[in-house]
Amino acid sequence: MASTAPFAKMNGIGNEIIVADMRGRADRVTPAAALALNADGATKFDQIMAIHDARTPGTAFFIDILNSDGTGAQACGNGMRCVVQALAAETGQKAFALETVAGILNAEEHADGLISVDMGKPRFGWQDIPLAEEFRDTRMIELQVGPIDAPELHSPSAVSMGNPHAIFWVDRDVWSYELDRFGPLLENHPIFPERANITIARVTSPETMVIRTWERGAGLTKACGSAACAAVVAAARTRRTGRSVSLVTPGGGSLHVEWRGDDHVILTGAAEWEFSGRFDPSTGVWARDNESVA
Ligand SMILES: N[C@@H](CCC[C@H](N)C(=O)O)C(=O)O
Repeated sequence: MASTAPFAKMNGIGNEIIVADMRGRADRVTPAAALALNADGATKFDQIMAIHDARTPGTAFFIDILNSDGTGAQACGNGMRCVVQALAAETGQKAFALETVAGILNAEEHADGLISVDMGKPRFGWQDIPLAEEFRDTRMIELQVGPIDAPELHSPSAVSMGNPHAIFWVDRDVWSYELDRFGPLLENHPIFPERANITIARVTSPETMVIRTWERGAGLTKACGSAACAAVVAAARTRRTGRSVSLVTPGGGSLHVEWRGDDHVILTGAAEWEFSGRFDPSTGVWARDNESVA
């Protein structure tokens, strides 16, 4: 049995996150451990954010991201806020440069407790998202769900925020769509060779939007930060909104996204600590603090 590592169960406006402290050790959280933690109601999560020692000078830590199905992810905006809150509480420092497989992100905790993460620059090229076939204009790609002459959902925008996203624009209440049924089909559609996060978005004004997301590797979630960023960028690109938008997410929380003039996308929102414990990164066996790991 590997030695145990500390973790914190947290959430980013309802997005269920485990922040695992893997600093000072060479092993990784295994897919088997992720599946075991997700199978337990107390530690059920959408993403694990595993904090490792820095790999690159100028960065504080390397963050490995796992979805609840044990697969890796390149970006997780809500999880990054949880990481920043945990590190700020531990160190008193407010700003961090954190590396992921997708690159280096800067993040900071503000005086009001909200946390902003610079999610980097969006990418729109079909090979960057990636899509399986050439689309010269990814503001609207050919993809639909439902009858050919009366599709339920159609013509999504596609965006990479480091991870792949498709955003379907709807006029009705986002809760009136069977995203639990369409989500898995769309996530695994052959047009997305690396699968995709699937969002339905209803623009309610040039500064406001409501979204629901089926996350790649995690399913329906109460919030998805990178999807919020992808939705705002895609909405601004298609002239549905401006570049500074507040979003309501399924958990009832709100996020703010600004697509700055320098092309960087800034995600701002809250993060919340729930409880702490220790776990075995190879098996997922865990215990709360003050209990012993079996
Ligand atoms: N919840 C996240 C996104 C997590 C990654 C996603 N499921 C993927 O596989 O790309 C967020 O807040 O961004």
